[in-house]
Amino acid sequence: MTAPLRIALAGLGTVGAGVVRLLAENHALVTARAGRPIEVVAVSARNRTKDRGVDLSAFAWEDDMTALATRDDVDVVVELVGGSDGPALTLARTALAGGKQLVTANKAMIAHHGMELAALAEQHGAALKYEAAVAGGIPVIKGLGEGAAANRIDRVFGILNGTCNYILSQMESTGADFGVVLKAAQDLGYAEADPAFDIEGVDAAHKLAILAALAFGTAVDFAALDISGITRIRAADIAQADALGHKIRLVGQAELQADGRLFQRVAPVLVAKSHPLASVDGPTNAVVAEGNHVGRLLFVGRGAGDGPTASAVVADLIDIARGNATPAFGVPVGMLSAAAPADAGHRKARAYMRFVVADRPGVLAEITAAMRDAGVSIESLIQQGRAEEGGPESESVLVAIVSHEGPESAVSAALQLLEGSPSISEPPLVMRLIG
Ligand SMILES: NC(=O)c1ccc[n+]([C@@H]2O[C@H](COP(=O)([O-])OP(=O)(O)OC[C@H]3O[C@@H](n4cnc5c(N)ncnc54)[C@H](O)[C@@H]3O)[C@@H](O)[C@H]2O)c1
Ligand SMILES: N[C@@H](CCO)C(=O)O
Ligand code: NA
Repeated sequence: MTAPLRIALAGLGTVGAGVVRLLAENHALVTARAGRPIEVVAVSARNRTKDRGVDLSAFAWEDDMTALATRDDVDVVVELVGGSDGPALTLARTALAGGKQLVTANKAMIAHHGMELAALAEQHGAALKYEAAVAGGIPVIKGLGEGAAANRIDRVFGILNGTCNYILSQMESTGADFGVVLKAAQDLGYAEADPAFDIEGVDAAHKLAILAALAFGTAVDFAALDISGITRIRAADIAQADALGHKIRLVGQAELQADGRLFQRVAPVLVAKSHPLASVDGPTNAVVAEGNHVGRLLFVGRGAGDGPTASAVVADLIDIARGNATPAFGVPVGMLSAAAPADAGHRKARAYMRFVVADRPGVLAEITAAMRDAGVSIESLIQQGRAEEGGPESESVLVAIVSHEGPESAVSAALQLLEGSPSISEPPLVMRLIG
């Protein structure tokens, strides 16, 4: 048996403890598949004495996690701390600069600093692996970076945040309140340390930016992403979507357009119930990629939680133990091309627009006039009755409009015409339909 692969774990939370558990439970098969044992040598986290339900007694403890990266008895640093900057980034830079391999579940760090870290890895002959960072347990980084490597991929989209998908599908099936379901997602270990990253769409955007780079061979461009989350979705929107034969899902979409520009957006959309993404419930994620020879690929599985995420982390470790050397983004960093961001205005879609309006005559006429003037053709219009009877908005009603397919710029123009209208009490919620 060859020498063990010696690893250090930074972070012993949901994912870190999950990795310790998996390595203990599946020791024999992981050793067989890796060709050598994978041994935890040292660990670090905030609190040394906390009971995490796993036995850490055989591992050295470092109070300063960066010290893990300079230990002579460590081959691979596994970063499971989180945060785009701060100690996680310092650890990653120190490890790679010292020629140690790095495995991370940290999508925020890869979305913001992935190119720098990949360059550092190349320079020092180290591996940078991040399967757990995108869609948790789904082997989508391996699937696109290796399995589909022979294809030109122009489009990738999917459900990339387990917390949001759990919230939306629970609200849909149980009618539960947003806040209650978010708390449950946190208790189940799905949410980020700051759940605003989940519900505001940022976490899905981190993952989409990484997927786009890997799929298209373009430089990671998180700053260019158009991001909206799910915080404004009400039970009434879910009911309306249902009546229209759709479900609401937070979907990330990236496309390398024919003009060479890169479209990247994370937003809640109405998905037709017949669409494969509509049946993706709970913390499940799904990624669709279209290759020019393989056709449409669909990856589905658990996107969050200790077991699925640990599964992806350990898969990366097995890869390293086997000596697989794949560039972090499929090609050397210097070959990743810069793509200008797309202007979404010309993109065509049906749109769901929901207004909260004052309950008085003439309001509907004002909205429909703006649609007419901006060239938005209305397919259906539903006045949904009083918003929260007796609540602070009891004088308002919800109005939902679905447009025929048309350019996004026309919808934006209609909403601009309505801006500042005293009849409309909050900014309209717009969601595109995908079918
Ligand atoms: N939970 C999931 O389902 C999941 C899935 C995929 C990826 N991730 C990613 O994995 C990483 C870890 O997530 P988690 O859910 O295990 O988080 P967690 O909050 O449960 O655990 C974080 C761990 O890091 C330690 N830590 C945090 N800041 C520290 C600091 N400044 N110094 C020392 N230790 C520090 C904490 O003590 C804790 O042990 C994050 O990057 C997250 O985005 C999580
Ligand atoms: N908070 C993330 C964890 C997995 O990356 C999610 O809910 O998808
Ligand atoms: Na993954």
